[in-house]
Amino acid sequence: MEEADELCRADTEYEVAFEAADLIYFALTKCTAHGVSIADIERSLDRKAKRVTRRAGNAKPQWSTPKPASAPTPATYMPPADDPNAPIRMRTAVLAGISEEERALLLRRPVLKSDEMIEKVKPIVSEIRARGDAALLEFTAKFDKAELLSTCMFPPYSKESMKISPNVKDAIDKAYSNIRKFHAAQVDGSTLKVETMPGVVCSRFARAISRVGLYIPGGTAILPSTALMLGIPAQVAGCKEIVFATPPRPDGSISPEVMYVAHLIGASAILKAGGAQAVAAMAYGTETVPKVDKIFGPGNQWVTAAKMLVQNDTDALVSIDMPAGPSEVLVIADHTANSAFVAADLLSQAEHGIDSQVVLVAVNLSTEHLEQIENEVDKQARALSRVDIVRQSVAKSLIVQTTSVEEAIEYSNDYAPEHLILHLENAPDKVQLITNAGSVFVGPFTPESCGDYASGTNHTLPTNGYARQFSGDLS
Ligand SMILES: NC(=O)c1ccc[n+]([C@@H]2O[C@H](COP(=O)([O-])OP(=O)(O)OC[C@H]3O[C@@H](n4cnc5c(N)ncnc54)[C@H](O)[C@@H]3O)[C@@H](O)[C@H]2O)c1
Ligand SMILES: N[C@H](CO)Cc1c[nH]c[nH+]1
Repeated sequence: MEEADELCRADTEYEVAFEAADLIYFALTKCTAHGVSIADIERSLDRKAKRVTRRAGNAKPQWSTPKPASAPTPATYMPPADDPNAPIRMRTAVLAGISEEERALLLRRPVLKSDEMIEKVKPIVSEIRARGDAALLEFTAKFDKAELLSTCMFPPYSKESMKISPNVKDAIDKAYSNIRKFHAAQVDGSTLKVETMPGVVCSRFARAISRVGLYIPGGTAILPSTALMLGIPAQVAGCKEIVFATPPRPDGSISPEVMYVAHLIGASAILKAGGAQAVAAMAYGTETVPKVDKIFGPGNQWVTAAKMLVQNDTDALVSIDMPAGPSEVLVIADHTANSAFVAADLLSQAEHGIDSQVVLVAVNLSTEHLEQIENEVDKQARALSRVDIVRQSVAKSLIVQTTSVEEAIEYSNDYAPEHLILHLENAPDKVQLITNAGSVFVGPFTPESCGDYASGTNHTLPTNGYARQFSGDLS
């Protein structure tokens, strides 16, 4: 019965074949046990085919019990994430008719609990506070496999350390120019003055934070793009000290691309450390690491938990931008959506890390259209060098089927994605309905990757639903 139930829930060619095979296997086992042959089954089929009237379609009593409100969302078959031959696909859920509890589950991200992570980073942060540079060098040797003699580099940075090809230099220069243009336009140098009652004049004006620490992730990929996204706003605002922190490579060096960006930004120090130890060193300062007033930047769970921990310690007197964790994207697609574009947008974030989640909210998509998108995800994922990461993040990802654009947008506003992409008819008209999202990409020709690198908007954005509370506060 379990197998029959799974076959009923299957809704793609792969699943139906998989579940039907199981069901047929168990059915034949039952037949063999009772001496029933294939010929007996054929005779029964024949008799049914010759019937003029059919049994009414209503189910027998044991199958007609109403579904309890708390029943779990029908889960589709999920291929094991470590099987290289299994299709690379997301789970599917149908929004209509599910309970509030089920809906709430569909809005949750696949990350570890923050209180557990904070407990894990506490000993690292305490060691840095107590033993400064010595602890920093030990953690860097342990977690990044780099044996360093010193923690920081200070300007002038050598030409050798920032040697990059002309193509890469051009690309970074173009990105720098676009991002700078967009961020410089946001500087409001004016002073607001309001006379609240005769003779009482109140004014409001902005000053840059003096010392900022910018965390540039470097665990599984180097991110000069994040160095630009954090560095340019600090430079434009006029911060006096700009400290970069990023994990070193095993030979102790920092990638030349990040070094080149540090030079463009005018970084006053580069801390060669990652994770919780880098955050703690910038929060408290060490013998050689400058203490900062505010820490910005995304990172993995170690980085995010350490940021949350130090901001609550009044001894550190440091604040943070926001919890910017594993990258995520939500794509809303209707009948006008190009399947290849939708798949590329989903994969652009799925490839960031195994904790990333990507969500496709399908608006009345036909079975064929949905299948086309799923096939594109599978095909494009296999062409990626980070396919093993994608396999795991896609397995944690979701297709949510909805019946109207309004229902889709309501779900998206509740999910509050870091990136939202509208592959919708008249997409620009729908933007006014969006209340919670870090960055919105409108229509088929605004791929998310452009925002990641070079269009001008910032990519350090609130994840995990924090778009309800934070804007992409660097832009
Ligand atoms: N939200 C955004 O705006 C945004 C932007 C870029 C990247 N990201 C996210 O940033 C993350 C980058 O993660 P990453 O891991 O590649 O780089 P990372 O630099 O954030 O983390 C690497 C560091 O983690 C620490 N670490 C790893 N395993 C550890 C362990 N077991 N114990 C203690 N410390 C440990 C190490 O010190 C290492 O240096 C990804 O999740 C990516 O999605 C988010
Ligand atoms: N998509 C990430 C979070 O917004 C940022 C990034 C940088 N480089 C590539 N991607």
